[in-house]
Amino acid sequence: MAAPRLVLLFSGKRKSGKDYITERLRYSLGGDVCALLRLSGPLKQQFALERALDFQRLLDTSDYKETYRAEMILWGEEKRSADPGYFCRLIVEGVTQPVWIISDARRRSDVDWFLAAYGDVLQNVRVTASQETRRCRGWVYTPEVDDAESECGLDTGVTFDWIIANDGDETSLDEQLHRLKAFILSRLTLLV
Ligand SMILES: Nc1ncnc2c1ncn2[C@@H]1O[C@H](COP(=O)(O)OP(=O)(O)OP(=O)(O)O)[C@@H](O)[C@H]1O
Ligand SMILES: C[C@@](O)(CCOP(=O)(O)O)CC(=O)O
Repeated sequence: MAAPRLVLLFSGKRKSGKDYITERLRYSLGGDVCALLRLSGPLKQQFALERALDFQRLLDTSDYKETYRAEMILWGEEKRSADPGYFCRLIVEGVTQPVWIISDARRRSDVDWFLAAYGDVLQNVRVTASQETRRCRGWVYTPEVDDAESECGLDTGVTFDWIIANDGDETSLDEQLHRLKAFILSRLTLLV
């Protein structure tokens, strides 16, 4: 497996826009340069298989996914408590692009695993949005989800290299993504 030149580990609350922003970045960098990886991908796949659910519908921004979120969190936590790096190892298997974007770190164990494995090339990126903005995107406060580690595990104790404010100001978002992309390209150029 080729070692990545840069690993961007994204986190953020529900409906802050992690998928939206990481997809934009991947599109802008191109699929040859950038791999977009989701910790929740293998989790949802295995959960869907065990419960005979629709995997594709667990992937999008749907009420279907939200119906099963609390159960998926518990299911994933069982796997992680047996092996904290379980989903991390699965998603990086066989990836060949030089830039990796992980769209959904949620727990200290996710950050610690990537720090231990790729600390020299790791950038921690936090996506933020106000509760009002998140509500407009469909967020509804849900006990046992929004007060659980899945949502709050990285609220404190992590130093973020980048904070992307995604509150609906397109010009500001463009500028922030432009700066992040320039940094990514500078890292690639430096290491050629
Ligand atoms: N800057 C933006 N402009 C327009 N739409 C946006 C923007 N940011 C997010 N959205 C939209 O808001 C919704 C939620 O965003 P997204 O799915 O990226 O959030 P998320 O943080 O990945 O959420 P979850 O953790 O619930 O999966 C999506 O429909 C997305 O297209
Ligand atoms: C079950 C879980 O992976 C769902 C994540 O879904 P999404 O990233 O919000 O699409 C959250 C978690 O692992 O705690």
